[in-house]
Amino acid sequence: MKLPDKFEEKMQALLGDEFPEYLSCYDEPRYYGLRVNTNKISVEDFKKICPFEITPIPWIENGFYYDGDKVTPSRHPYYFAGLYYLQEPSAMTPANRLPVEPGDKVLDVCAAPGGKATELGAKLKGEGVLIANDISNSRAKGLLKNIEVFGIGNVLVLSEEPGKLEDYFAEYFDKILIDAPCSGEGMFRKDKKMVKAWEEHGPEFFANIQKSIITQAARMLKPGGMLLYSTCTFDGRENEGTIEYLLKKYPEFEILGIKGYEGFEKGMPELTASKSEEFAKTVRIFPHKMKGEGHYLALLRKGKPLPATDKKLLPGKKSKKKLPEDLEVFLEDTTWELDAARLDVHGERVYYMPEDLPDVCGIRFLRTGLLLGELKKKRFEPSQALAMCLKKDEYKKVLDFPVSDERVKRYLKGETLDVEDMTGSKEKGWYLVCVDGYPLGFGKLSGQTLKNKYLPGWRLC
Ligand SMILES: C[S@@+](CC[C@H](N)C(=O)[O-])C[C@H]1O[C@@H](n2cnc3c(N)ncnc32)[C@H](O)[C@@H]1O
Repeated sequence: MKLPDKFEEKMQALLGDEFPEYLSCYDEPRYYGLRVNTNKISVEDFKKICPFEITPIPWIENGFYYDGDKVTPSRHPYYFAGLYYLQEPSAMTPANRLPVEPGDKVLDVCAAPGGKATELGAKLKGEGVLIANDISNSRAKGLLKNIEVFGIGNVLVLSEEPGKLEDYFAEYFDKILIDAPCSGEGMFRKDKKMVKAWEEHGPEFFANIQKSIITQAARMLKPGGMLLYSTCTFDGRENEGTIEYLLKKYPEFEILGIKGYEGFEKGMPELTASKSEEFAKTVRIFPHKMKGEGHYLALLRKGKPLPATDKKLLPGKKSKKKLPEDLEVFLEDTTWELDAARLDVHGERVYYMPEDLPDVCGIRFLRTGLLLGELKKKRFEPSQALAMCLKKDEYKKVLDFPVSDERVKRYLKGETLDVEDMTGSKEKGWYLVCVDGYPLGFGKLSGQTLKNKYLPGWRLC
C-alpha cells in the first residue's frame, strides 16, 4: 500500500526503531470485530448461539474477532435483532473504558454512525439518558437506525454544532465521549479513501476543530464528571496536543489512568509543549503492538470526584395524567407501566421521553425519546423502535421462529407469512415476531396469515 511520503517521515520520527515493524502491518489483512449488545443478550448466551466462529478480543469483555473474508454477520437475523454491532476492534476501546453506569446522563458529541453510542446506550440499561449527536444530518440518520436496532429508548438523537448544545446542557452530563473527527491515520489499512482525505485536510485542520469541540464539551460536563476523548489517528497535535490545550484552558480537568492491556502504549509527553509525564496516562493503540488498527484515548475528570449518589429516580408520585385510551389497550398486552407525564404526542406520533431533561426546543433533532407508535383513528399502531425495545417476555402475543425457519428471512424481506402451524387458537392482533426469542419487529395476525409490519427502510434485500 502506498502511503504519503510526509506521513511515512512523520511516523518514522514518532516510532524510531519500531517503524519497519509498523510499516509491515500494511501488508497484513485488517481485523474484523463484533461487539455483543449486553442489553439484549449476555456474552455467555451469545457464545452459545453464535452461528460463526469468533475469538475473544482480549481487552474488551463483549468484543470478538471474526473472519470477515469468510462470513458476513451483517446479513444474519441476529444482526437484525440487534444482538451485536460490527466494529473495528480498537474502536471498541473508548466506549468500553468510559465508566458509564445506569442512571447517568451521557453525551456522545460526534456519534454517527453509532459504534460507540450503541455501547454507551447498552451500558445505561434503560436508565438515565443518552444524547447522541452528530453535526452531519445524513450520518445522524444511520446513527438513529443503529440506536433503534440496539433497543435504546432513553435517547435523544441530535444533529447540532456542539457549541449550540452548550446553551441547553451547561454542566448537565455525568459522562461525555468525544470520538473526534480526525485525520484518520489509524484507518488507512481499513479504508484506503482515508489516505486521500488526509492529503486534503491534514492534522492541523482537524486539531483546530478538536480544540473547539473539546472545550465546548468541557462546559457541558458536571463538576466531578468524566470525559473520554478519542481519535483514530497518530498525530500528536490531534491527540496529546488537544488534551494539553484543554488543560491549559480548564486546569480543573485531571487526566485519569485507563484500565490497561499489554498491547496498549503510553501517551507521548514528548509530543506536548509542557512534556508533562501526566500525558503518559493516556493510551495509544498501534497496529504493530496489538490486533487492532489505531487509536488514541484520554480519560479526564472535571474537578474532584463527587460522592456517589443513587441515580435511580424514586418511583415517587405517579402522575395523575391519563394515557390515551388506545395506547392503554395496547399496553395491556405488555408488562410495561408508563408514566403519562413522560408522553410527548406530536400529531399521531407518541414518544416516551427520558426523565429529567431540559427544554430542548430549538435544537435540530432526529429523535427525542422512544417512538412508541402512532395513534390512528380508534387504534394504536406500535412502532419498529418499540419492538426492538421490548423483550420477548414483556409482551403477551409472540411468534417465535427458530433461526433455521426460512420464514425468518422472508419476514425480514417484508413478506406476508403463513403461520398456520404456529397460531392454534391465537387471537388476532399485533404479534411480536422473534428469532430464537429475540424481537425483530411486529406483524398483524389475522386468521393464519401474518401481515408484515417490519419497517420498510430496514428490510433485507
Ligand atoms: C470519528 S467519527 C465518529 C464515529 C462514531 N463515534 C462511531 O463510533 O461510530 C467523527 C464524527 O464527527 C462528526 N463531526 C465532524 N465535525 C463535527 C463537529 N464540529 N461537531 C460534532 N460532530 C462532528 C462527523 O460527522 C463524524 O460522524
